Amino acid sequence: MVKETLDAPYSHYLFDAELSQKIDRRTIQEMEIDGFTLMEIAGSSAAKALLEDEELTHGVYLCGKGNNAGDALVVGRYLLQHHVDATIVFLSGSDDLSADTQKNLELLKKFDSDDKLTIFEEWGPFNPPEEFDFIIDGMLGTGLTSDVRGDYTKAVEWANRQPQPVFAMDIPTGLHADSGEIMECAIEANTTFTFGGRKLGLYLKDGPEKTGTIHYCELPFPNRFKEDCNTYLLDESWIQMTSPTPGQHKYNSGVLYIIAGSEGLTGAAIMAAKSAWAEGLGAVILICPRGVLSIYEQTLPSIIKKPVGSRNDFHFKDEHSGKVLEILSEKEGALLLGPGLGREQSTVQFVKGTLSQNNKPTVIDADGLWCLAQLEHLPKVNESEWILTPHPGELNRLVPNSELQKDSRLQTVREYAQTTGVTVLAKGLPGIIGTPAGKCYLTNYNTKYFSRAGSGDVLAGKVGAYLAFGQRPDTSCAYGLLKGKQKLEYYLQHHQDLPEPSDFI
Ligand SMILES: NC(=O)C1=CN([C@@H]2O[C@H](COP(=O)(O)OP(=O)(O)OC[C@H]3O[C@@H](n4cnc5c(N)ncnc54)[C@H](OP(=O)(O)O)[C@@H]3O)[C@@H](O)[C@H]2O)[C@@H](O)CC1
Ligand SMILES: Nc1ncnc2c1ncn2[C@@H]1O[C@H](COP(=O)(O)OP(=O)(O)O)[C@@H](O)[C@H]1O
Ligand SMILES: [K+]
Repeated sequence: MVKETLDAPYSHYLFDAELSQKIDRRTIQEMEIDGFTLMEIAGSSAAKALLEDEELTHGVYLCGKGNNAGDALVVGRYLLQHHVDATIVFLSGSDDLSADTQKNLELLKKFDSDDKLTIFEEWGPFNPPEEFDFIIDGMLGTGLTSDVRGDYTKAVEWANRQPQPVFAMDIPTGLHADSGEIMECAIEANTTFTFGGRKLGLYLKDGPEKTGTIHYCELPFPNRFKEDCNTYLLDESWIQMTSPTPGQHKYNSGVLYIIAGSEGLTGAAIMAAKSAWAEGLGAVILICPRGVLSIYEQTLPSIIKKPVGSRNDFHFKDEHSGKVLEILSEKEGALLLGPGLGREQSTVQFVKGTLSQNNKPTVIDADGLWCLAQLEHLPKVNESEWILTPHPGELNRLVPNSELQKDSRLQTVREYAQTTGVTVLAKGLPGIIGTPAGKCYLTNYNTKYFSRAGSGDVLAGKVGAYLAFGQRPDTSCAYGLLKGKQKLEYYLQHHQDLPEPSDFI
């Protein structure tokens, strides 16, 4: 299998407001492409997409006073040329518009030769046209700095009550471009046209529920200005998942060791082992306490089992470390540790003892993470590559610094991965991969389908499998997530009911 790197295309870079504004500014100053031209390209590409997809006759344009309104006015001008009438409301009047927006208002008026344009200077007197078929949200974009206030709130609430589709310029008004937080209230868009770079807030927290379909419109920003970006959107449009090629022998076709399971929790080990095996590995070797071996003998015929301890051992204990390390040293490969290990004190010591002498690329999940959280330091051999796969509760337990926890999950993941030198796959909505180099990758689909117990074990098995094939930690995480997404989509296409975790194997 070829080792892949996670190099996102520029279309999948995620910008916060500051970076967006910085790139705008540099393009204007250093490239001498003025703001008016950028606005023209932004608005005209949104208008072109609207004209291609929709039959439109009359739009209501809700406009603030900044450049976001300018984008809306450019759309209005192009649509006017295609006989689409416009009713425009300026929520802060039109006396104090930004320079480029002002210029676009004058231009729009000049294009209106047959009185198809109606303008309201404030919300109070606004009277919606008897018939209109869409709303354009040009109230607030990356310039939103505080809770939505005054008439903007009324306009947002009105728009959200209308049955007509709402098309948002850059970001739905009220959604914070950095955090995806709703600032008091927010537009519920059917489509969001995002300009020059996708805004982070579209994909975080409340973002996915407010944006509708996201349409990225390119602006002439030089690629080198985008290099400060360190957050990217993961999707299959740019990640080619290479299929494994069978090796000469089972032990050079990828070997994954799994340390998992204890009495009452053998299901987690079974799910993880089956999931890893389904990826086509040469061998999956499940190391288990001897007391639970008989369960695996019956359920996992394709998996090699290596029991440790006595028949009376139903969970891993401190004294099992030596034997386990001996087994791990037999073959090259990767390790998955954690699903269903249980939380006995002796298991915590076992985890510490085993990991502190293990050099294999390793995925640590579930109870393995619980054990790590009991220890003062990560028992990690310096050069070894680790992936931790915490859900939000496990992430909070792992990050003892309460200041960090209060920050956004994205920031927590980034800082934790950077300071500890491990790759983090933080589960939740969105799923976030954080790398030791400080890069983060966000999922772009509804991860709620994976919330039933067991899908975490399936995911850990897949990530472990790709690590065992020799992929880099970040790529292994991306493949594991997207493999689950592929399985989910297939399931939803062929069934009416909700999938079970085993459907993702
Ligand atoms: N060349 C470029 O830069 C390009 C930019 N482009 C576009 O410009 C957008 C950014 O434009 P922008 O910076 O003018 O900010 P924008 O979002 O229109 O709003 C700022 C105004 O809102 C006000 N305001 C703030 N918070 C508020 C609140 N809570 N409630 C009410 N009002 C509030 C604030 O008023 P203030 O509080 O300062 O008096 C200020 O006047 C960007 O998203 C993209 O669409 C594209 O055309 C590509 C080229
Ligand atoms: N393919 C996937 N893509 C995105 N997220 C996933 C995927 N598979 C699992 N998840 C995430 O993993 C979570 C389940 O893991 P977890 O909470 O540890 O449960 P368990 O270990 O009981 O299965 C889901 O809520 C979801 O956030
Ligand atoms: K907007």
